[in-house]
Amino acid sequence: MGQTFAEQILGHASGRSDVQAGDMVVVNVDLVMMHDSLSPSIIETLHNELGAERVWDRDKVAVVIDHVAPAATVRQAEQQQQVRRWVAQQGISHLFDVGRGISHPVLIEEGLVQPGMLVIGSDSHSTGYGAAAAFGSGMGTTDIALALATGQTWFRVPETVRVNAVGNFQPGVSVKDFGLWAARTLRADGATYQSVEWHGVDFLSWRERMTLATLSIEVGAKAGIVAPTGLGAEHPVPEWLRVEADASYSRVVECDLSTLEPQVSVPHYVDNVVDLADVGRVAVDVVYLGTCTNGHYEDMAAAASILKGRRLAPNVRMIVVPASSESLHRAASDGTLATLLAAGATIGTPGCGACIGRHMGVLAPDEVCVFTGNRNFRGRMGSPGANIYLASPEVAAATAVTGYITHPRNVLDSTEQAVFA
Ligand SMILES: CC(C)[C@H](C(=O)O)[C@@H](O)C(=O)O
Ligand code: SF4
Repeated sequence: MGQTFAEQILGHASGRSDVQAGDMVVVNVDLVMMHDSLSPSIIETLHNELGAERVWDRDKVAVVIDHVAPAATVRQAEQQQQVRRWVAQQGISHLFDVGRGISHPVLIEEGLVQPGMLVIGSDSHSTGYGAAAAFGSGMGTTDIALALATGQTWFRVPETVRVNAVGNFQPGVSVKDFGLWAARTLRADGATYQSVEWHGVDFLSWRERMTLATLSIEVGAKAGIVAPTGLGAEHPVPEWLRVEADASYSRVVECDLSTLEPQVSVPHYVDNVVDLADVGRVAVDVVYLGTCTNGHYEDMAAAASILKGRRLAPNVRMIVVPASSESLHRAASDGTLATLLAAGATIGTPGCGACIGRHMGVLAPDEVCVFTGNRNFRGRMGSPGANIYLASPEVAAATAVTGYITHPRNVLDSTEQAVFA
């Protein structure tokens, strides 16, 4: 019988070629990611509870300071200082410090994550490594510490939900709308402890694929793997990783991208998704473009294509936090950043920004935010009284121009305001 991507990758990592969903496997991990938010407790567990002196392989550990970067409090600054000292003491090869960006895109940019790898991270959005066709999974402090000590972890091989796309997007509609459509269709528990396989998006860059891979955890998935076709020479696909026609899936859903309308996730649950046309007139205070889901170069460029020659509506703040320094650099080099700044947006240090409400743009009670991220839970970005709507970068930019949640088409079709084009 054919295997899913999850079965192939966990089979490869366990040295058994024949694994099927439901099997228990002990696997060798290719990379362990840890970030500033959980590193202090992971280090403590590794040394004081497990009694390990050193990490098992200093070349297979990546430490990223991304969640509150730069530090916003003295306590965070001290913790980050301790993490840096620990990295030096352990001789760990890969430290990505303040400003380099969010761990998920950064480790792919650095070439550390490649198709077919098994990567675990101290972060639920570690499913994002599936953008490069790796099995990425988030784990808690103890599991990460155990993997650091031994280089191994264990899984029950997950079943797989297959999401197929056919066709291509209409103008103003993009991969975020597809991802939100999947959350709407599968619901928040629709893939609990399963792997989601995404097919039919070969025309997307790996950064665009990360939108789907990171949203996979929002339907409960253990991993979210985008089919590796079309990844390009930087991401060679091992010959054993392939789409097997007779693989067995727990569910298959299909989306016709050519008829997809912009999707919006309304407060306070990610799977509370409606067509933009059904949102009504929602006035917005803050437009926030960033995160591992939609803070990449492509996302800034998509927003810039709508903001070009236009200005933010009065009383709207637009905060852009690039997902990585590489995305920021590209946006700075080709005029994307200049367009965003000319429109009135401001730019933050690459990293997680206000995504978890710790710094760089937290929301006040009653504020309404259109957010390109992946979670709109009550209190996620600051005050529990704020309302967060998840949408694409295109919808975010169109909203920034009009001041209320807007279909990108309505701004693109109008010459109003586009006087400096
Ligand atoms: C802080 C971190 C552990 C958390 C996660 O696990 O995902 C964060 O990245 C998030 O997006 O909520
Ligand atoms: S950008 Fe947001 S969702 Fe992504 S890892 Fe950071 S806090 Fe988590």
